[in-house]
Amino acid sequence: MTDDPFENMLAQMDRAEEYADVDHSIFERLKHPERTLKVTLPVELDSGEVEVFEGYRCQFDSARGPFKGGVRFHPSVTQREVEALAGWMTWKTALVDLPYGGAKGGVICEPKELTQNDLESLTRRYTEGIRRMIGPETDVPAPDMNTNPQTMAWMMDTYSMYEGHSIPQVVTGKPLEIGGTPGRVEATGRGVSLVTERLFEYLDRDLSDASIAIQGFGNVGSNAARLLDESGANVVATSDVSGAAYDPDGLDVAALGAHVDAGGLIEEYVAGEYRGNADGSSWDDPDAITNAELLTLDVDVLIPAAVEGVITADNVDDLRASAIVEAANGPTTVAADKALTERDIQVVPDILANAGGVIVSYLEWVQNAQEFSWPLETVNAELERRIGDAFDKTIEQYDAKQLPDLRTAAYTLALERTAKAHEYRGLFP
Ligand SMILES: NC(=O)C1=CN([C@@H]2O[C@H](COP(=O)(O)OP(=O)(O)OC[C@H]3O[C@@H](n4cnc5c(N)ncnc54)[C@H](OP(=O)(O)O)[C@@H]3O)[C@@H](O)[C@H]2O)C=CC1
Ligand SMILES: O=C(O)CCC(=O)C(=O)O
Repeated sequence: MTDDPFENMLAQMDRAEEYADVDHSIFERLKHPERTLKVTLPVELDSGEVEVFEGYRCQFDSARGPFKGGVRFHPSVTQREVEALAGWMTWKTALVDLPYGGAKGGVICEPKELTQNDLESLTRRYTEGIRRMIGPETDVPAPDMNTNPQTMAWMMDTYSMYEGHSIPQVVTGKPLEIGGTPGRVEATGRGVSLVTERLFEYLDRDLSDASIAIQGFGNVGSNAARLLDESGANVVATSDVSGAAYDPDGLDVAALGAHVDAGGLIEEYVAGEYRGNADGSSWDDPDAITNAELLTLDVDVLIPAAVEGVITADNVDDLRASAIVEAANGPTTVAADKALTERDIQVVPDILANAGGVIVSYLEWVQNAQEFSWPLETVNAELERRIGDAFDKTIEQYDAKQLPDLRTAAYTLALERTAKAHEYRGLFP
């Protein structure tokens, strides 16, 4: 089996094809991105050196509406990865029934080695590079790994400078002060938490007291951890690149959040080098484990919330979680997926589990178009309604068609909706 995320995305589509009511020629069309732009980004760094970065924006499919999807800054970004992520965005927006297509952007860089000025220069260069592709009605970027509201503010400002007036709607995930919506920062984690609650209801299991391991404690992982902790579940492990913290009695999620917000690493936290309060003491005393060990913990729910391709043929037999909720995009390879299906381990697929982010991005975009702002309660209620509806429709499809797993159910819905849009619009204009 392959490590290539794009091949993995295609294999996920292939698994769903036999159950999807989609004409084969349209299905074949859906395997190809509309376009990918590669940009060269020379940036003068604070150090005085000029470094030449490489970036991409892939627009995968626009049959259902403007392209939509985040921008990732990471050393392991590749064109194939960006294209896979753009494909997943297409299936995600279709599954949760947003009037969008799918896109994704990425820049190959190590943000930890860049200053704030470097990041601003790189973001502005990247935005300039892709600015003919993006726009409020054509392609609307948003945050993903290592990008955040500040990144979106620089993108919006750069785009607006070229257009000659402010265009907040060109990106979502902006700071509140320039047209962001309340609730977007935590939206993906909130969606993960809501979907986990729904899964437990469906399985007739009690989430309070369930043990949860979360790989990744960034935007998505930390917010999912906080909200699941608040709903009574027991978050027993989490990680960053430096390693994982494990406490079978439950981690102090708030303390861990304060430590990471203050710039601390998980390996420092487990070593007692606590940054979250003035006296430097740690609030709990977890064990240090590796990221690989976290994935195989005996827990009720495993939530991968970092990178793709972490649950593979090599470790799937060692997994002991009874359910998996995919907060990350593409964390499970198809080979592992088949093994999980055979073992009856329920997997809530990424295109459903992490759709809270793009749902609230859509709500931000709509507010910008209306030049009106909604309170947090309205945004959260609409998020819950939309992701809950997508969850219910996925379960209905899974039960009604006796499908092998939830991913196949989600893909058949998404592929059928996208194919229908192609049919109505005409495949061969
Ligand atoms: N942000 C969003 O709204 C959305 C994000 N997603 C997906 O969720 C996932 C996480 O995104 P997000 O939280 O925004 O990203 P962040 O950059 O905020 O956080 C990523 C987290 O994963 C950790 N991490 C990175 N690489 C590895 C690795 N190889 N092994 C273990 N941990 C690792 C990071 O550690 P460290 O800090 O040490 O680097 C960090 O804790 C991605 O797959 C993303 O595509 C999906 C939908 C929307
Ligand atoms: O909020 C968005 O528009 C997209 C977020 C994203 O990149 C994702 O869902 O993977």
